[in-house]
Amino acid sequence: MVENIVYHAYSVNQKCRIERNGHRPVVFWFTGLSGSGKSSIASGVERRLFLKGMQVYALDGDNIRTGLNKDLGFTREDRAENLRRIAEVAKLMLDAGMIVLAAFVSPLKSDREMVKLIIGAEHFVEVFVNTSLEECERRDVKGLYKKARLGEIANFTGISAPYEAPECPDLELTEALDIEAAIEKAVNYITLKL
Ligand SMILES: Nc1ncnc2c1ncn2[C@@H]1O[C@H](COP(=O)(O)OS(=O)(=O)O)[C@@H](OP(=O)(O)O)[C@H]1O
Ligand SMILES: Nc1ncnc2c1ncn2[C@@H]1O[C@H](COP(=O)(O)OP(=O)(O)O)[C@@H](O)[C@H]1O
Repeated sequence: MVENIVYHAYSVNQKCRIERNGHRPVVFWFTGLSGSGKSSIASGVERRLFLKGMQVYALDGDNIRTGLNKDLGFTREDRAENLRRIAEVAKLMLDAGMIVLAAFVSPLKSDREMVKLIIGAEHFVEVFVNTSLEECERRDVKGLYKKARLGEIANFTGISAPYEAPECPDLELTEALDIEAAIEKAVNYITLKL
């Protein structure tokens, strides 16, 4: 319900924040299968940008699905609501002048389009962490693929729920790159964007 809500224009605006931070705000949205490397890469990028003095913050399942979205699971509807709320959080952080690194499976094209619409296309960069299902399953960092194959986890992305790969991502990081090379490629791209 957004009736009777009147927007208040605060005097510390985006221009002031850009001047103080020395960079534009932007959201880098990492999508890919579980175990593809989203968190590892986003974490390395965050450290590199932080050390350069930038205002940067990584959002991922650890700080979202255990807090704000702990009421949500992995049905199609719950994932859409998970990603909608995250996009709204990212938008607030963007408004606060930050570089946001969002690392979520975000498996459906329609949900990623919704996220882009909420955040605003001009502030949104889609990063596809393109690691094959075979490689993610081989890594099986959390043992979830094994459980999913045994039927112990429902709606598991890549096994019993779909992953729709981006057709035209702004940046693609393939498994041919090792972690350091992927971080380097992302940092170079981001630095050029700002
Ligand atoms: N059913 C199912 N499908 C996919 N992933 C599952 C599932 N159940 C739990 N997990 C763990 O939750 C992490 C994915 O959460 P996300 O919020 O990124 O998912 S989504 O964007 O809403 O689809 C994901 O974390 P990452 O491995 O970091 O991607 C998994 O560890
Ligand atoms: N080239 C690579 N890029 C990213 N992660 C890699 C790569 N090679 C191996 N890994 C390993 O794969 C795992 C990826 O896990 P994680 O970053 O949690 O992925 P996600 O957040 O997509 O679930 C980590 O254990 C990481 O060390």
